[in-house]
Amino acid sequence: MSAVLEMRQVSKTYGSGTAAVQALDAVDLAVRAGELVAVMGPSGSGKSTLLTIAGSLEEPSEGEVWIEGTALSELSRNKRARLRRRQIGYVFQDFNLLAGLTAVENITMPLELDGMKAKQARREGIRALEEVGLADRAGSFPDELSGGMRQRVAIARALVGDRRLLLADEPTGALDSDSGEGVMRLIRGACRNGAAAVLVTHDAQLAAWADRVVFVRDGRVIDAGPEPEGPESLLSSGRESGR
Ligand SMILES: Nc1ncnc2c1ncn2[C@@H]1O[C@H](COP(=O)(O)OP(=O)(O)OP(=O)(O)O)[C@@H](O)[C@H]1O
Repeated sequence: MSAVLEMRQVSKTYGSGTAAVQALDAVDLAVRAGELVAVMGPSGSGKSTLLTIAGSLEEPSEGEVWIEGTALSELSRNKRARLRRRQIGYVFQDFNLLAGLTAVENITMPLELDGMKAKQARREGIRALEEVGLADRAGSFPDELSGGMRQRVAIARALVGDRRLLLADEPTGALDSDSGEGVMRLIRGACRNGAAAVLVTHDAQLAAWADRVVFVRDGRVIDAGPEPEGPESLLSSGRESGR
């Protein structure tokens, strides 16, 4: 299976009986290495649900999700948590940086949780900050950084350790358009380095950065855009050495 993310016949129902809400209805989606897919649709159509299920933050009611060929339903809770930490990077609108930790500590915490030695984690953290142009702010706390900088730290955290799948939910929501463009450039750069990315957005200008736009309505994918060409064309732009 060449897709980094594959969702097949994924449905999600919240609640039960008369209160049941079907947030997703038999969604199929595959995203390959190097590909950036934008997900658009009206409010309440299921975009965020799709993203949280893709990221194994929630379980589908039906259907299956594979990350790099591994079926999530076959993993224990612990193995799923490890896969989340190692393979998936999340960038959400509200940054989710921990206020009591510096920029670099925010980035290294998941690595250390995963057993990496503090020194190596710091090296990786600084490298991730270099990639987003913030190495000189490694020791700053979130409230000492601008909104755009905080979002760049969140992206560095999402990319550290060579994550394979990047999931972004309105990642530029609170930013001015220059900072927003910068964030998109970073996400695009991650794809050039071989990551697969899914971006939920209401903004057609941001969606224009994507290789493919998937439209969701009432929990269904109504237009998945043209399938990309063979994997060779995607991989030819693939992972640069040394990353
Ligand atoms: N935890 C939950 N419990 C109950 N219903 C939920 C839950 N999460 C989402 N829903 C419902 O599922 C549907 C899809 O929600 P979702 O947040 O995925 O839509 P969305 O397209 O991301 O919306 P928006 O663009 O407004 O963020 C909505 O009807 C929502 O009210």
